[in-house]
Amino acid sequence: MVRFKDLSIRYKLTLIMLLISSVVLLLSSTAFMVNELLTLQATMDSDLRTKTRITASSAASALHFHDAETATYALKALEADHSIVMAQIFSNRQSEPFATYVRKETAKPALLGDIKAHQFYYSHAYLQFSMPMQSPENEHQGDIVLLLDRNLLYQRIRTYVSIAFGIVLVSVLIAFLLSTALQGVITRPILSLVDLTHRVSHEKNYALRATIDHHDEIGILVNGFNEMLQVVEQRDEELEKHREHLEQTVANRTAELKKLNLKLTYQAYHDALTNLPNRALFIKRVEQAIHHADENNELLAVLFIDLDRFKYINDTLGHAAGDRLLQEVAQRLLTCTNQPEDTVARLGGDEFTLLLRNVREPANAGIVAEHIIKALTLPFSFHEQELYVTPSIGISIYPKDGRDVGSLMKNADAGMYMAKNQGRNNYRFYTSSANAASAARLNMEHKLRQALEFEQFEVWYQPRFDIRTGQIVGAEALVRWRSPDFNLVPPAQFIPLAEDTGLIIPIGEWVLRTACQENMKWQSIYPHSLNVSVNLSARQFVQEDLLNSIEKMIADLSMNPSRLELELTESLIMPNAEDTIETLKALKKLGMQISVDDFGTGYSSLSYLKRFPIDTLKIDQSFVRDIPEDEDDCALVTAIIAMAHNLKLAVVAEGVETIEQLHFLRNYDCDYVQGYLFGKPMPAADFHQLLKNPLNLSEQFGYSYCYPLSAET
Ligand SMILES: Nc1nc2c(ncn2[C@@H]2O[C@H](COP(=O)(O)O[C@H]3[C@@H](O)[C@H](n4cnc5c(=O)[nH]c(N)nc54)O[C@@H]3COP(=O)(O)O)[C@@H](O)[C@H]2O)c(=O)[nH]1
Repeated sequence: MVRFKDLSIRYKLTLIMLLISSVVLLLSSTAFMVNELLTLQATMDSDLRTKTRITASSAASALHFHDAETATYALKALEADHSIVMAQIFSNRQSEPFATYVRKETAKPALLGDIKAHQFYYSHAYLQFSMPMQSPENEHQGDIVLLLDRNLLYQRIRTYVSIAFGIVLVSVLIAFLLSTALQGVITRPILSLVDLTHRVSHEKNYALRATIDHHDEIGILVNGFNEMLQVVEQRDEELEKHREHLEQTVANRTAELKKLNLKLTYQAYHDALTNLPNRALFIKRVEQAIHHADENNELLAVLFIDLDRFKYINDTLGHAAGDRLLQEVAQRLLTCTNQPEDTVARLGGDEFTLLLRNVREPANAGIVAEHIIKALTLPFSFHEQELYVTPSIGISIYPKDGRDVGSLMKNADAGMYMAKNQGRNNYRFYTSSANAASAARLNMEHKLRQALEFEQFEVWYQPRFDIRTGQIVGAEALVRWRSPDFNLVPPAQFIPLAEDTGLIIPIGEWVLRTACQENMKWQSIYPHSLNVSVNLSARQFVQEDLLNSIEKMIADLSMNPSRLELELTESLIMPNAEDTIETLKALKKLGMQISVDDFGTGYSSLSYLKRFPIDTLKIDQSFVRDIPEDEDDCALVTAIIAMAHNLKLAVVAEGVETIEQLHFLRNYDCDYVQGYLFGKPMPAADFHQLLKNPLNLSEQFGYSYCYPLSAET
């Protein structure tokens, strides 16, 4: 069953109007009828009273004279009035009615109640009224009663009801027709609004508007609807703009993400410093190459390149120089392969790799290695300085030296260590012994760490003499490793590895402290001042807390700092001269001596030499070795001595092995000598003995002023 609230507005309006009109008409008709009936009843009452009075008056004399016939006749006059059903006159003198009139064809009805003056009685069918009848003398002589038929009233009611019903019907009909015709005025704009709503929601066209031809509530509604559409349209436009903006942003972000992704992928597979493929990409390329080589029966070569002394350059010149050098090396390596399918990669640090595809014979890989060595031979320039770096290259061949990336790289690495062990700046093909060499290096590193832990290092001392007085003036401290496995290991065999691994820092510190402690013992044995000179490696020299640790050590030992001489090689101090000057000044400030070791082997700038706060130049033994035979060496040695003296520097000649060398150096005014001629590096105990029993050099070398030295001299 359809509920009222579910009906359309049209039907609701029609029903409401019908209901209202019906209710109104019914109420008004009912009110009207009630009013009419009450009026009619009052009229009937009044009419009956009038008729009763008139009849009573016309029959009064008949009653007075007791003339029943006349009285009856008087009553009969009521015949003309069809509403009077019965009329009776009662005389005081008798109980029976004095005269009676009953309408024809009507059964005589019974009276409705006792006869009481001016009293109305009502029954469904009749209305009774009675009044007293007076004699001419105004004496009560009897009563008259009239009975009125109320049918007339009912007829009227029926007529009214019929009319009212008819009016209601007609009215409802008219109301229905009118409401049907007029409800369109209300529903049409609403329906068109509904229609518009559907269009808007289907077409999503918020520019549509409802036409307004009403100024009533519907007009307000339409207006409100249009305003709402306008707001929605504006929102929609804003949303559209926002959406477009968002789409643009998303498109931009997506493009950025793609770029970033490409960049990240690139970064994941490339070395940031050199832009060369990194280890991950190199491994991939080798894997692909192996796959291809398998299918096409080809040879591959993997070259493992390590730069000799790179760490040293990095430490002395700083990371900027190191980075620049690596970039330049990368560029030069790229020129060494002319096949586009070959790969040059940087694994990290100073390690580079090369993948050569479709190698016809292993020797071709050797040719590429030679190109690399040649390409790196030319100096690298950094801030107007020329830097030299050499490579050690190991080569492994697929499939001979390994069938997977790991083996090929490991074996090329082993070949590289072989190249390093065999003098650097060369290349070696992998052989089974290369693995042993690589393992040996690892083993050596392990043992070196143990040596530090178990204090297997010793400091040996090589005496230094004043060439004029023949007096011993000090000693150079030289480290030795007394290994339980390798016996006494000379520094040349472990210092390079210690430098590569950074172990040189703790080893160097230990040597420095031990040498200083030893120097303090010498003072109690030997009456003259003795210096101890200690070699400082590049990595020690660039340590941030170098100054602090030396200062602390001197303070701890309460040592006279002027007894300590630090030996720095020419190639250590020159490349980064400005920074070096500052560090040297600070060291000088602490009170120690500074000497330049291996002088003549590096690339000294004389202007810097002048500015360095140094005390001594040590002529490298390579120049001393061939004097006085080699004229060039003689010229160099004499020039160095002259220059040093001009710069107010002392000169030490090292590696003096012959009396001729000694004579030459003495003739050219060299200040100090050191070499096997006077004494090889020796353990501390032996050096103590030497200090206690100095050699008689006057006998040995013909110098009257030399040994033996006495406390007095
Ligand atoms: N950073 C550190 N370096 C050190 C330390 N101890 C040594 N070294 C360096 O190791 C290099 C080799 O030293 P060593 O094997 O001790 O050789 C020294 C001398 O034995 C040798 N020498 C001395 N006189 C002669 C000689 O007449 N003939 C000859 N053939 N060799 C001789 O020369 C080496 C000393 O050289 P130098 O240091 O340049 O004075 C060596 O380079 C040491 O620097 C250390 O504790 N720390």
